[in-house]
Amino acid sequence: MAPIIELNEVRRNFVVRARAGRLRRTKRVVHAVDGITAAVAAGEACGYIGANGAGKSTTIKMLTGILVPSGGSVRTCGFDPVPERRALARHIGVVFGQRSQLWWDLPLGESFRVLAAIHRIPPGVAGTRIDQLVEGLDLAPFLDTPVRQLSLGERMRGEVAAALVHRPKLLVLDEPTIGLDMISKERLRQFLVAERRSEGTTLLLTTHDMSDIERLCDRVLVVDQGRLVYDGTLPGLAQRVAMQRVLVVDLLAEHPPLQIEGAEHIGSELNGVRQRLSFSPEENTAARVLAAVSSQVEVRDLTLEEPAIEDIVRTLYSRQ
Ligand SMILES: Nc1ncnc2c1ncn2[C@@H]1O[C@H](COP(=O)(O)OP(=O)(O)OP(=O)(O)O)[C@@H](O)[C@H]1O
Repeated sequence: MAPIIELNEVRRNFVVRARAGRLRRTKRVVHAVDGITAAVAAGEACGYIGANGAGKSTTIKMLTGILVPSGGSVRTCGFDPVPERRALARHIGVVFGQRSQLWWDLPLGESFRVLAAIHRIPPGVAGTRIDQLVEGLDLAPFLDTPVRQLSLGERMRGEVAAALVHRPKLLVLDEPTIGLDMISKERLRQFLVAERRSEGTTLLLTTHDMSDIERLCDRVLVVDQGRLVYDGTLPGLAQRVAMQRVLVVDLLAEHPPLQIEGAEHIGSELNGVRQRLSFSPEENTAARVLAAVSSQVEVRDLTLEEPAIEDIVRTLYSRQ
C-alpha cells in the first residue's frame, strides 16, 4: 500500500528582506526545510519534533497544501497537496494549536454540522459520528456555546472533533496540547489513543511536550535546521539521548562558559551564574564533572536534568 505521507527531498526557502540603514535593504534566504525525505505508512503515529524554527510547521504546511515546496516532491494520501487540495481535504484532518478552524460566533455543535455538510456527509451518518466525537471528547456541555466563549482546553477538544467529523485517513496535529493544563492534555491524549485504535487513523504530530510523544507515537522524526536528524522509535531515541545527562550548576558569581574535560558547555543563564554541562554517562560521571567544575569555581547548588527536546536535537545533530 502506498504511504500516507511521502516527502522526497522536499525543500522550502523563504526570502527575508530587512532594512540595513536608511536606504539599503538586505536579502537573506532562509532554508526552512532543506531536503527532507521520509515516508509515513497508513496507521502509523509519528511525532515530528525539533527546536523552535527547525522547520516543523513549514513541513506541515507543505503536506497539507498550504505552502508550495521550493523543491522536491510531497504526496499526501496519494495527492499532490497544493493542486489537489480540495480532493485531499476529504482525507485529512488538520489541527493547528495556535489557529482555529471553527466559526467563532457559531455554537460548537452548529460548527460540526456545517463541517459535515461541507464534507457532504449524509445527515444520519454525520449525526452518529458527531455523537461519537462529542462523547469521546466530553463536549456535550458546550455544544450550544459559541466557540469564542470556550476555554482553550474546551476549544482544542472542539478543534480535534471538527478535524475528525469526516473520518480522515490522516490527522495532522500541530502543537495540539500547547497551553493546556495537565488534565486537558491527558483527556485529549486518551481520546487520540482510543480514536486511533478504533479508526486506524494515521497521526502526525508536532509538539514540544515529550509526554505527547510518549503517549501517542510509535515513531519519531527529529528535524533540525530543516534537515531530518533522526527517524526511528522512541525507545531508540531515548537510548541515544539517555547517554547524555545534563548537570546544571549554580555558581557563587558570574563566570564565562566553563571548559570541562569530558563535558560540553551547552548553555549559560544569569550571566553565567547558572551553567549547563552535558556529558555521556558512558565516558564520565556526574561526580567527576562536578569535581572538575569545583576545582575551577565555587558551586552553590546543582541539579541533574532530563533532556529537553532542544537538547535531544542538539545531541543528535552533533553526531551526524
Ligand atoms: N513566511 C515566512 N517568511 C520568512 N521566514 C519564515 C516564514 N515561515 C517560516 N520562516 C522561517 O523558517 C524557519 C522554520 O520555521 P517553522 O515555523 O517551520 O519552524 P518550526 O519548527 O515550526 O518552529 P516552532 O516550533 O517555533 O513553531 C524559521 O527560521 C522561520 O523563521
